[in-house]
Formats: sequence, C-alpha cells, structure tokens
Amino acid sequence: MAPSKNSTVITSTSLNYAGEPSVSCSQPENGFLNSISLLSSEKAVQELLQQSSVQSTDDHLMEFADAMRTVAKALRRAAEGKASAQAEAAEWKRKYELERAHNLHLEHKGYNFYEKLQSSWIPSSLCNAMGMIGFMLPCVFFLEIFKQRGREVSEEQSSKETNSIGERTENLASQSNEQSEQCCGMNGICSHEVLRDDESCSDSKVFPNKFTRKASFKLSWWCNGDDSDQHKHDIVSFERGNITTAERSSKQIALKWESQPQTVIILTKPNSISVRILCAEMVRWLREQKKLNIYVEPRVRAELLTESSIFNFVHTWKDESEIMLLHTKVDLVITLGGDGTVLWAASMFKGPVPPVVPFSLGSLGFMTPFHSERYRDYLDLILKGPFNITLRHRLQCHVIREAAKNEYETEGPMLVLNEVTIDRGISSYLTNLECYCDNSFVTSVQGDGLILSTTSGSTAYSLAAGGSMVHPQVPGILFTPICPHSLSFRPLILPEHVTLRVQVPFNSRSHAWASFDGKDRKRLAPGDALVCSMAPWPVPTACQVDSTSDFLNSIHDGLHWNLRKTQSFDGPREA
Ligand SMILES: NC(=O)c1ccc[n+]([C@@H]2O[C@H](COP(=O)([O-])OP(=O)(O)OC[C@H]3O[C@@H](n4cnc5c(N)ncnc54)[C@H](O)[C@@H]3O)[C@@H](O)[C@H]2O)c1
Ligand SMILES: Nc1ncnc2c1ncn2[C@@H]1O[C@H](COP(=O)(O)OP(=O)(O)OP(=O)(O)O)[C@@H](O)[C@H]1O
Repeated sequence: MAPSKNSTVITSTSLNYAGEPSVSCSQPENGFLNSISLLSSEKAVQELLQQSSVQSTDDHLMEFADAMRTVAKALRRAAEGKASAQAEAAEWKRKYELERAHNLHLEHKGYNFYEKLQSSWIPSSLCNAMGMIGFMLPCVFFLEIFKQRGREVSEEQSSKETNSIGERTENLASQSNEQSEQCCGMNGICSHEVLRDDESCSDSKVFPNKFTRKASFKLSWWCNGDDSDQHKHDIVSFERGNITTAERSSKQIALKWESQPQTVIILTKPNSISVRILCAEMVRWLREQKKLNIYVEPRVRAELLTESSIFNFVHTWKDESEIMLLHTKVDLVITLGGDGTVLWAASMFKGPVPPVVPFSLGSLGFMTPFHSERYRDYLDLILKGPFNITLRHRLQCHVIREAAKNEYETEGPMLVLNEVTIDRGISSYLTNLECYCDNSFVTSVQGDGLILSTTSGSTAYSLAAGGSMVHPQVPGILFTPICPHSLSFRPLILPEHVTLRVQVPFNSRSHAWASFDGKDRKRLAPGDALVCSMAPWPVPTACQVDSTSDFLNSIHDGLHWNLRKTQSFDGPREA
C-alpha cells in the first residue's frame, strides 16, 4: 500500500543496541504536520530520547571494550613473558642435552664425570641436583661452572691419555685420540669430535661388543667447484669496517672416511616381499664382499633366519636401551623403503645420527635418491667415499602441560624430520591455537590446525597445506596453517634459531592433537602448550649427486613440478 502524502513516513526500521526497533522519520512533502503526524513526531522524539540512553549505553560499551583491550594486552604480555621463559628454558635444555651427550662419551671411556665431580669439589646433594640442571633456569650459573669444569676434566683426561700413549701404543682409543689431534683443527669437522669410540660393555649376546669401534670421518664444505678441505668459519667478515658475506653458510658438504666403515644397520619397510628379498641379498653381499658387521631390526633377523640359518651372523638388539647406544656402534644406516622408512630410521636415533643411505622402494621417494637395482655400485662408492651429504635438520618438541608445576617440567623431546602437526583430531570444532615466536606473539590460528615443518618436510604435509617447497639445506622452520578460516593467512618461514610455542587457549572449545612425523599423537588440553626448536642432531643423508640436484630431481620426478607442454613456435610474435 502506498503511504499517505501528509503522513510522516516511516522509512526505515532497524534494531537499536537494546534489540528494539528504532524509527527514522521523513517530512511530508507540503512541509506541514497534521495531528497524526504530530503524534508521530512525539513518538519520534521519545525514541530519540531513548536513543540518547542508547548512546550512553554505547559509551559504556566502548569503555568496556577499551578495558577489555587493556586486559587482553596485559594477558598477551604475560603470555609473551611465558613464551620467552619457555624459549630460554628450551635453549638451556638443548645445551644441557649436548653437555650430557658429551659427558656420556667421557663416561663411556671409563671415566665417571659425576664421580669425579663429586669427589673433587661439589657436595653429593648438589651433584645430584646437577642432573636437573638443564631444567632449572636459576641454575644457569651452575651450568656454566659445570661446563667449565667439564672442559677442565676433559683436558685433564686428554693430557692423561696423551701421557699414556707411549706406554700403550697398541691401544686403539689412544690412536684415535692421536689421530684426532692431527687431523682436527681448522680443516673441517672430524667425526671423533662428535662420535667417539664406545668401549662400554654390554653382556647381551644379541648386541655384541667386539666391533664397537666406529669409523672416523671428516666433513668438508665446498662451493663453486672448490672442493678443497678448507672450511672457513667466518660467514660474515669485517674487513676495514665493511661487512661482507663472501662465505655462504650452507654449502655442499662432503663426507670423507678416515678409517674404513665396519658396521652398517639395514632398516626396512615391513610387509613388503620385494624389500624382504632385496634385504636378504644385500645382507649377504655386504658380509661376503665387504666383510661388514650387520645389524637389522629383531623382526628382520627373525625373517632372515626363517629363510636360512646362514644369517646367524646378523646382529640385532633387545630393548630400547640398546637402541639408544646404536649410534655409537654403527657407521652407516641403509634404508630400504620409501620416505616413511627414512622417517622411521631418523626416529630411531634420538641423538646423533650416522650417515643414512636411502634406497627407494616406495612410490614417491623424496628423500630416497638411490635406485635399489644398482645398490652394489652405490654402496661401493659410499663405502669408499668421499660422497656428498645433505644435513637434514630436525625439530625437537616438548609438550608442557597446564598442570605442570614449572616451565621445565615437560614431555619429550620428540624429534621430527618432517614436521609436527597440531590439528583438531576428530573434533568438529575449529582449532584455536595461540602462537608465539621467542617472546613475540605471532598469531592465533583458527582453522583445522598448524604445521611446523623442517625444510625437508616442506615437500610433505606442509606442501599439501599450501606451504612453499624449500631446499633442505636452507636453515628455517616453516609455519603453515591447515585450512585457516581467514582470507589473509599466508604461510611463513621463520629462521632456524627461534623457539616456537603453540598454546591451546583456556577458552578453546576443544582439545587439539599433536602428531610427530604423522605418528605418536598426543592430546593437548586447553592450557597445554607445545614448544618447538631446531634440534642439535641433524640427519645426514647421502646424496646421489649433490643436495641441489637431488632436490630438483625429486620435485621434478616425484611431483612433476611445473610440468607444461612447451608453447609451439608457430604463432603470433612481437614485431
Ligand atoms: N595431506 C598430506 O599430504 C599428508 C597428510 C598426512 C601426512 N602426510 C605426510 O606423511 C608423512 C608421514 O609419511 P609416512 O610415509 O610415514 O606416511 P604415509 O605412508 O601416509 O605417506 C605419506 C606420503 O608422504 C610422502 N612423504 C613423506 N615425507 C616426505 C617428504 N619429506 N617429502 C615429500 N614427500 C614425503 C611419502 O612418500 C608418502 O607418499 C608425514 O610426516 C606428513 O608429512 C601428508
Ligand atoms: N622399519 C620399520 N618399522 C616399522 N614401520 C616402518 C618401518 N619402515 C617404515 N615403516 C612405516 O611404514 C610406512 C610405509 O613406509 P614407506 O613410506 O617407506 O613406504 P611406502 O608407503 O611404500 O612409500 P611411499 O609412501 O613412497 O609409497 C610408514 O608409515 C613408515 O613409518
């Protein structure tokens, strides 16, 4: 129905803040108001008056919003402080792990560092407390003393050893030390700096001790065709006040054996007949032609023995504690399978990892450049050396529960070669994750989840979620959201030295789930956090050619990256 010309026309009705309809009026065209319109105007004035009370409610709301913003800021600052403390704790924990690994080596050489520490200068209660040192920030001071004392002790020990070299010329350990003094220094990194001979004993028959001496090797860097052994330590040089970066941080690394490798471990994909056949053939060849000691998983040893009793020479292990010592005995790891088998191999080494030679028997094989048909040729070359390697960085993750008493009471570390994923699991709610980088707030992820990936993992799940493909030698951590419910969320790549913290907020509607290289899911309740930083133990994988060629070959062959028919020559051209 058309409105009367004389009446005030209600032109729009909307909801005010209180949820009531508010009315706006327009004058009739003749400019006069009749009684009806007067009534209407009165009503309109009433409403206007009401609106001013709405205005004051509005002001209160604004004030309240301001106050909320201040509270949010304060909370964020508190959370950033917490993230910073956790980052620092993670760093100290990392240093502690390294220090502990170093001291374990000393212990394996028959020297109980803690005993020495106890007997020499620290009371026993304090010495026991030192075991916890990496977990307690206030003990940073002690850690420094600890390190200094460690250095003194190892100097003392090495001088003792040097003295006894003359007396025990036959002693292999001393020889190795002597060798270390001759070849280390400025020309590269030698393996005995990292991986010492293990002379600890184990009474297990399954895990014998007679060939515990590891082959030593040296890593050297080269670039632009320069394959000299010289490794320049200065990445940035300061000459006459000018900053230059003539040396690059990530170069092609070559591994050169200094003594012959003696022990290999073969890890295989389960439930595959072709892998089983190849494994048996390779074990025989390595034993008969190369005279190597061979370790396999208990499952594989059983499989080999059902084939023939001649495989009795193959070694295995019994429990987790023996797996923890594998890196001290094994010179080379061979994997037969796909990328999953390389991930499996990496997950077996929670500390240092011996060089890995990955043979492809899967469908994709991004990290498996060696074709299994030519295994003899490849292994010949690798066992002779030198060969190029890719140092694949890993991430180490800790879970901090809301119920934990302090920042240092954590679950982990979990080491991943590809990525750690925090997702919504079976919940149908959006995940809400608050992310911090060192002590800065990064963002809140609202979506299916978040992937924190290594550069090696950049071609795996992170790629599927829209992350960039990154050369594995690039030092960085990928921060890739999974289906973010936001138009502006782009993936990030952060530097490798940062510590990331992903927190499930207290007001989250559901739990989140963390998984490590696609395995071992852990539930994260509101208030729980996952802290993640670069691990000190990379996975060195042998290259078929070199890091770059292998990477490009795998994205071409594996993913058919940027495959397009070339445009034909005949057609329109620029004049
Ligand atoms: N949507 C996805 O793409 C998706 C989903 C879940 C898990 N994953 C990946 O699977 C990995 C676990 O692998 P798996 O073999 O044990 O499980 P899987 O058997 O389910 O294999 C997953 C696939 O990812 C490939 N892959 C693994 N690591 C890779 C890498 N670094 N670069 C390129 N491709 C890679 C494997 O070759 C395989 O084809 C996880 O770490 C994760 O990255 C991917
Ligand atoms: N030695 C092992 N013991 C137990 N599980 C293993 C072992 N090696 C591999 N796996 C697991 O088996 C699964 C498949 O392995 P892998 O990815 O190597 O083979 P694939 O699936 O045939 O390869 P692709 O994914 O390239 O087709 C992975 O989930 C991996 O974690």
